[in-house]
Amino acid sequence: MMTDGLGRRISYLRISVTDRCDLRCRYCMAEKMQFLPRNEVLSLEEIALLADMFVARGIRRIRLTGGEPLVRRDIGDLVRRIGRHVGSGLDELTLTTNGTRLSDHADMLTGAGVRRINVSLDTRDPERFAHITRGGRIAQVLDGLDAARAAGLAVKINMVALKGVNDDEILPMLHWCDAQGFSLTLIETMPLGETGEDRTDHYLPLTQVAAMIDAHHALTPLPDRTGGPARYHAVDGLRARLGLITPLTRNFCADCNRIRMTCEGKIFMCLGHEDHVDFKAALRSGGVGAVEPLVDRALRLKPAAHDFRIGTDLAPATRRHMSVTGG
Ligand SMILES: Nc1nc2c(ncn2[C@@H]2O[C@H](COP(=O)(O)OP(=O)(O)OP(=O)(O)O)[C@@H](O)[C@H]2O)c(=O)[nH]1
Ligand SMILES: C[S@@+](CC[C@H](N)C(=O)[O-])C[C@H]1O[C@@H](n2cnc3c(N)ncnc32)[C@H](O)[C@@H]1O
Ligand code: SF4
Ligand code: SF4
Repeated sequence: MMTDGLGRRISYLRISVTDRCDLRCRYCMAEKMQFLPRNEVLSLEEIALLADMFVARGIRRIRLTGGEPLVRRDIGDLVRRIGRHVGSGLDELTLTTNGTRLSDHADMLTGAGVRRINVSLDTRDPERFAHITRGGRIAQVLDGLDAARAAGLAVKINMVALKGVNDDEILPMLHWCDAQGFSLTLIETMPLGETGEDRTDHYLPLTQVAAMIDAHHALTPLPDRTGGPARYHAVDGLRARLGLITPLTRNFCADCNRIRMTCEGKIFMCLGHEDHVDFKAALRSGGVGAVEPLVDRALRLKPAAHDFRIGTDLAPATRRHMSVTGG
């Protein structure tokens, strides 16, 4: 079992399997991104070995993310490999995806033991989707969602709430999710990495959004926890649950159980801090045995909380984009 310096039990590992993506969401990435050269990126076997080590150390949930996890070649091999732990070491293997390639992978995911996925969709309007993602085609995501349903995957839609961009779509999105049998999680935009845009312009506190929804459908907090940061609510008159991820208006750091591994083998102990431990050199020179002592060093680095601020002149909390650590 892993415990950090503040006594928080670490049981959830998020693995960013690639820093690449086929979209360029305006709140996440800059238009022109420089991605890692391939030799800097861990092989699937190296990622799997580190995942095995973390499961042996007490990780109970793994979420694969990115960049876009489904653009990594042979991703199916990795999902199947880590999926072997589901039901023994792991309670759950999940994935967060933009959905563009889900049609090709939904059956593979269920076959590998994945039961639920999170799909990011900030708008249902094709032109707005193309604008937010800088060129994405929404039809691919909608096809992917159909494939996920057909494969029996439970789907949660992630929507970053953005003032003046998609705030008029929040209630319609909730109704649509309800009709589709999905749940919806709203997310406050976080200041990570320069994107070429000012996030303050579009920051929308979810306290305001929850009050707006509550005026139409009373919200009742639920005790449900998934291991992630969302706080869930029952929505009067609808089956869909509503999750709220509020790093800025109500942070959830005191209960944090999460660590993150990037595709180049860096372990970040907090989404909002630069401190990390690099496993790659040790892994490549001495195998997993050489990495074990570094885990303890990493655990001591975990901060009490992030120090994200929005609406100030300060630069983003980290220069790293969300896509590097996978959210
Ligand atoms: N500040 C902060 N944000 C997080 C953390 N974990 C996830 N998020 C954010 O939550 C959003 C949704 O993340 P997902 O990948 O869908 O995962 P999740 O909602 O934690 O997953 P489940 O609750 O297991 O469904 C993303 O914008 C993440 O950046 C965290 O530890 N701290
Ligand atoms: C970085 S993406 C990686 C996985 C996949 N490409 C996707 O979009 O689902 C994971 C989640 O982070 C969210 N995200 C990205 N940048 C963000 C930011 N600056 N603030 C809040 N959430 C962000 C995305 O909307 C997505 O739901
Ligand atoms: S949010 Fe996901 S889909 Fe959008 S640019 Fe970032 S990594 Fe790509
Ligand atoms: S911001 Fe850092 S400490 Fe807070 S919940 Fe996220 S990872 Fe944990």
